[in-house]
Formats: sequence, structure tokens, C-alpha cells
Amino acid sequence: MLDNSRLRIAMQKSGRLSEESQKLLAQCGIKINLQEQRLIAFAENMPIDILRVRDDDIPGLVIDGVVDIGIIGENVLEEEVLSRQAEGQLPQFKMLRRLDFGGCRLSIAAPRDFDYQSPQCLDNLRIATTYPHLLRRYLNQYNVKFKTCLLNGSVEVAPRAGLADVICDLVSSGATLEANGLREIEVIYRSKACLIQREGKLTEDKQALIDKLLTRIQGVIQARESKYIMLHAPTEVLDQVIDLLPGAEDPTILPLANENNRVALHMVSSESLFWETMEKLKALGASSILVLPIEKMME
Ligand SMILES: Nc1ncnc2c1ncn2[C@@H]1O[C@H](COP(=O)(O)OP(=O)(O)OP(=O)(O)O)[C@@H](O)[C@H]1O
Ligand SMILES: O=P(O)(O)OC[C@H]1O[C@H](OP(=O)(O)OP(=O)(O)O)[C@H](O)[C@@H]1O
Ligand SMILES: [Mg+2]
Repeated sequence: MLDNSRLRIAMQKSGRLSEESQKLLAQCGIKINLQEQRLIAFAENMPIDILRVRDDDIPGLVIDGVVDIGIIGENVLEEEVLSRQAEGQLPQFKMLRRLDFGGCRLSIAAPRDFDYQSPQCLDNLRIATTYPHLLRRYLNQYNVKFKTCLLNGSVEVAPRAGLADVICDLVSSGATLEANGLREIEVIYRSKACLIQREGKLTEDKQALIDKLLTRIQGVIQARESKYIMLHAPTEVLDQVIDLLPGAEDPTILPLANENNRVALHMVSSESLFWETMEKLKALGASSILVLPIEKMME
């Protein structure tokens, strides 16, 4: 029996979002004992239960208030919202933040030899997709009428199998389209994973825990996007060195033990250093240039 005082988080059990979702929660300090087959996992060190489900179920679980928060692709979330609106409901939830994984786009793709000029070329065709509402919203803008072939998987084989003329499916590297003789012709939605919360007031303790998690998530994501840079440089070229470094308004400058004309410079950069920049720094006389990953950050 689930304990209502514990925060319930829904995440994908197995698929494109599961590994990154697990990693994010672990980096936020949540200790979870994930046994492969278990639907529910309990955190050992915080009052948190993790529900591991099919990603399609996550928006509904949050909107219906069965779980408190969920990690889900914006594509699946938006499709669920549109689908519920089409049934006359007013689905409610709070968008807490976008995450830094699960990036993909929902695109219309056609057989390579399809002569495509504009959305009008799709008029009256049959389109295979898992996302009929997102597709309809897009094609309505162009007054294009179409027939759907609803498929929950293997959408990319539909044209070859004679089930549809074109498809509307998720694309990341484009390898799946390529392997199936298809060409991307329209991007209709760009998606990333996001964190959502159910509508309505939570207990003070639960809300405080969510706020704490959000601060930690911010720290984890910011750290992943940042690098710690250290180098030694001649004092006389310090200004030129700083000009080469992205976001180096406030570097730390430290004296070196046995050198009067050189200093150490330390800084956090929001970008990594490119090899070209490192070569320019070296040409200026910089040495011992180190670019280090950052594990956690709190400002
Ligand atoms: N190629 C990709 N690269 C990055 N993110 C992706 C990619 N494909 C899908 N995603 C994102 O990950 C989510 C889950 O994709 P996945 O393919 O694991 O779903 P699924 O097969 O429907 O899984 P489930 O069994 O949970 O229903 C997608 O809704 C999308 O937000
Ligand atoms: O452009 P690509 O990099 O090839 O990625 C796109 C593919 O990735 C997803 O499926 P996934 O591989 O997760 O498998 P699934 O069909 O079992 O969901 C998506 O549904 C596409 O088929
Ligand atoms: Mg799914």
C-alpha cells in the first residue's frame, strides 16, 4: 500500500528517458533501490516513491493527481493534453522545468522519391503516426485534410507495408528514417524531457521537498553545462588570456609559489574550451591548461 505522505514521482520504466531520469534523481541525492521488475521503488533516504511506468501513462497520472510529479517528453505530454481537450476536458498541471535530455523532433517523413513541395502535397493522404493530435494541429494551419493510421510502434515501416503514404514520427539522429528509405520533409514539434507537477496544493512537506529537488536539479544541469578551467599565464598577457575565455568576467587570479611573472587563473565557464582556444592560449604563453568537469553547483 502506498503511503500518501511520501512524494510520488513517475518516470519511464524502460526506454529512451529511463536511464537519464534515473541518473538525474541519483545525482540529486535520492538513493533508490531499483529492482528491474518492480513497478514501485522506494527511496531509502528521502520520503519518495518512484513509479516506473510506460511513458504514455505519465501525463495522465500527473493530470489525474495519482502521482505528484513526473518526468516526461513534451511530445507525449502535449499529445495527451490535446487528446483530453478534444474530449472536452480541461487538463491541468504545472510545468516545473525543461530538462537537458530526451531531445528529439516530431517530423513528417516521406519515401525518398516522394515529390514534396509544401504541406498541400499531403492533402488526402494517409499518415501513420502515434501523435494524431499534434499532427492535426499542425496540418490544420494549412487546411490540409488527411487520414490517420494509428500505430504505437514501428511507424517507420508503414509506407513500405502499404499501411500509409507518409509517416509522422520522432527523429533524433535520422538513422531510423534513413534505414527505412524515408526523408524528413517537415518538423512539426521540437521536444525535450520535462518535469511536471500535479495541479492543486500539496502538503507543506511535499512542496518543500519538490522545491529542494528543483534547486538540486538546477545545480546538476548547470554543472553538466559548465567546466572548471585552470591555467598558468604570464602576468603581462593576462588581459588577452581573459579575452579568449568564454564568460571570464570574474576569474580568480592566484600567485605562483616560485614565479613572479606568472599567475594561476581559475574560472567556471559555461562552455567547454575548444582545442583552437587552447592553442591560442598556449601561443600567448599560457601553460598547464586544465579543463575539468564539475559535479555539482550551488550559487
Ligand atoms: N531517438 C530519440 N532520441 C532522444 N529522445 C527520444 C528519441 N526517441 C524518443 N525520444 C523521447 O523519449 C520518449 C520515450 O521514447 P521511447 O522510444 O522509449 O518510447 P516508447 O517506446 O513509447 O516507450 P514506452 O514503452 O515507455 O511506452 C519519447 O516520447 C521522446 O520524448
Ligand atoms: O532518428 P533516430 O536517432 O533513429 O531516432 C528515432 C527513433 O527513436 C525512437 O524509437 P526507439 O529507438 O526509442 O524505439 P521504439 O520504436 O521501440 O520506441 C523513435 O520512435 C524513432 O523510431
Ligand atoms: Mg510509449
